[in-house]
Amino acid sequence: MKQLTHDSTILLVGGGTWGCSTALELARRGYKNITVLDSSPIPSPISAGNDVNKIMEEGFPSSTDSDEDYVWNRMHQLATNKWKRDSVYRPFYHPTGFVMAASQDDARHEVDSYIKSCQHKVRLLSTPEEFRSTMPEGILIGDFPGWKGFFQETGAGWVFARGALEAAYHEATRLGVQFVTGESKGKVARLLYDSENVIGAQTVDGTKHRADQTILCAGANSDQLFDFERQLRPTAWTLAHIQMTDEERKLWKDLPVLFNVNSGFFMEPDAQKGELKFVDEHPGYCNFIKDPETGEEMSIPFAKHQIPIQSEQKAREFLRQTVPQIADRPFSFARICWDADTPDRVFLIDHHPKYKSLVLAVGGSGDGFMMMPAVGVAIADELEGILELKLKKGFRWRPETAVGRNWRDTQNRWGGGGDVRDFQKVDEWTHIRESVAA
Ligand SMILES: Cc1cc2nc3c(=O)[nH]c(=O)nc-3n(C[C@H](O)[C@H](O)[C@H](O)COP(=O)(O)OP(=O)(O)OC[C@H]3O[C@@H](n4cnc5c(N)ncnc54)[C@H](O)[C@@H]3O)c2cc1C
Repeated sequence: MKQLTHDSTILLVGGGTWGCSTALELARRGYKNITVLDSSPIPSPISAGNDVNKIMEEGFPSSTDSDEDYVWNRMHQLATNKWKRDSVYRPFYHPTGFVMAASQDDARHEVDSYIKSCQHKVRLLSTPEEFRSTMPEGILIGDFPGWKGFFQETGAGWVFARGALEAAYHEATRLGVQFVTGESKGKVARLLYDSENVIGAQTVDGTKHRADQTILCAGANSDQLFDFERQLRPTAWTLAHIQMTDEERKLWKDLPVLFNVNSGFFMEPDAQKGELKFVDEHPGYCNFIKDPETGEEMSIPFAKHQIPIQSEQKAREFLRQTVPQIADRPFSFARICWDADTPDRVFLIDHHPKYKSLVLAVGGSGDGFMMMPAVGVAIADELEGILELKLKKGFRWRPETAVGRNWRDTQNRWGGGGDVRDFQKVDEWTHIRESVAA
């Protein structure tokens, strides 16, 4: 394998959340020959990060951290610094606070353990009045049945996700990164191999993009391009939008994130269109399909700008508990949104043990957006062989943790019916008009 230099050719498969952040970081470090392939113009409609907002929690390591806690806290520290100080990312972080709750006994311990490890002051909330008081009068008028939780006024909030993705893309382009996008020119059909290594990727149009180093960061679709030995489970969640009135948009500003681990979450309406995005909580949908040859079951991602009726009903139930005044309004947009879970929900960022010029950068596991700027640093560090030892251990290639993996494991998630759902069993979807939903 060739020595890595600033003239090395580096190929990124996937220009989503992690791809854009990594391309930017590498260009800033002086690499001159970076190409990013993506099946769509950036931001791709199937990127998990192409979304109006994502939850962001600040953090930093402490001397009492276990190795596992250190990994998470160190990444929070790197990400927090960038969201607050980096000129590309800074405009998109809104530290408006975080209200977290559970409304069923099965998940109360999740909230308790967040409180225990929280590095910021929290105010406990247990009555509907206490929950309502976290936002201006007239917003939270629901009954909050069974809700118990807390309000963290500092050290958390949300990021304007699409804005950050586009900003990283534009800055990377300005620094010389080449993005090749589209269903034919940019979509990778397969990785290219020689006798002992990965030497690039071939796109649908047949072009062979050879590279000294290849980074596979195609999100939930990465599993289609490489055998992860069951370390990745493509899993989808469901999100929808409601159009707010001009008057509501004025009132619903600078709101803390409202998150119930049993029922769902929302953040304030987006500044561009004034739509409120919300997500109903459940352990996720997979699309289980049996391989006709091996009989092996796999979850295969697909794109859809509709959500199952089952999810619509749960989302409306969540709105009825919190903001019933808008709970019956038509949806202006909805989509399924894919991420990939590792067995322990820790990222996988590592050189492959056999293919030394292949770096795998996958497994967002539901928390990969708030870490966007830190992930770019970690991937670039891994490429250069300088990733901190504890992060390297946490993010390692670890197929031994996926042997006999139960694809239906809820992986510490609650809500819905308490089980992983299967798109193959969904028979009714929403009918949001595509012209409106696009
Ligand atoms: C509903 C939902 C809500 C979430 N909320 C939060 C949150 O509040 N906070 C948080 O921190 N995280 C959140 N996440 C997780 C976070 O969004 C993801 O972990 C993160 O965006 C993953 O980034 P990625 O780069 O791995 O994948 P993506 O951003 O999905 O990027 C993958 C890219 O690969 C491209 N691609 C796919 N196949 C190919 C191919 N064959 N050839 C070329 N390109 C290809 C795609 O077009 C895409 O651009 C949420 C996820 C979901 C689904």
